[in-house]
Amino acid sequence: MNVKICGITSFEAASWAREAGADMIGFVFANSSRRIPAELAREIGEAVGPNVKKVGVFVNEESGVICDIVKTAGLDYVQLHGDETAEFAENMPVPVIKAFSVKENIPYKEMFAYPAKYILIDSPPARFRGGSGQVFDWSLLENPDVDKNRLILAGGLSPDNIEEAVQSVQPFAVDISSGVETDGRKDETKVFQFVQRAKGAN
Ligand SMILES: O=C(O)c1ccccc1NCC(=O)[C@H](O)[C@H](O)COP(=O)(O)O
Repeated sequence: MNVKICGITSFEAASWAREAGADMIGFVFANSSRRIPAELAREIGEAVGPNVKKVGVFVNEESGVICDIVKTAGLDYVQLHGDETAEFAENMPVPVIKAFSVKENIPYKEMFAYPAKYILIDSPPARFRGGSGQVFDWSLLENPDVDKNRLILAGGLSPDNIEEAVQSVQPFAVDISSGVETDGRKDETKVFQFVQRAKGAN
């Protein structure tokens, strides 16, 4: 199981993610309490090294701004978490993770036809477009049009529900932010528990 720890804002949180065995870390460049400058993301990314892939999260950002941040921060992927069109995604300088919010009667065929390497399915937005900590009904993903090889499951995951989530959904990767935090900051114990349980579950 691949694991992405999102909303990294500090060197220590990034090193916990790497030591725990996370495959990707996410930096938020959108309206959020977790937003950080591109220069800080670059320094954190360099400290973590090349084995952990760096993802930049954007919401309806201008293409030129994304391209600049990709270069400055040294990103491996962009995660488009807004209403970006397929054409917009096709012009990104690095592979794309496209985030969609879950809802009833989701047009999965259309969603998985989007030109992105991975499709991240998240809870509906709350205060910000992501990172709400709200879990959704995973049975909504029991659909033949869901391509599990490209699916990243997000939304309200935690060390307590990750084994059940992996066993029932069997996605390519899982993504977490709030569920490994205490009082709005990444928590070392929760990061380790989450990654170990995600990777141990089958
Ligand atoms: O995390 C944020 O603050 C955020 C803000 C705006 C857009 C996206 C954001 N996060 C994207 C993520 O990939 C989160 O990990 C994902 O939404 C799940 O969050 P959570 O439910 O807190 O685990």
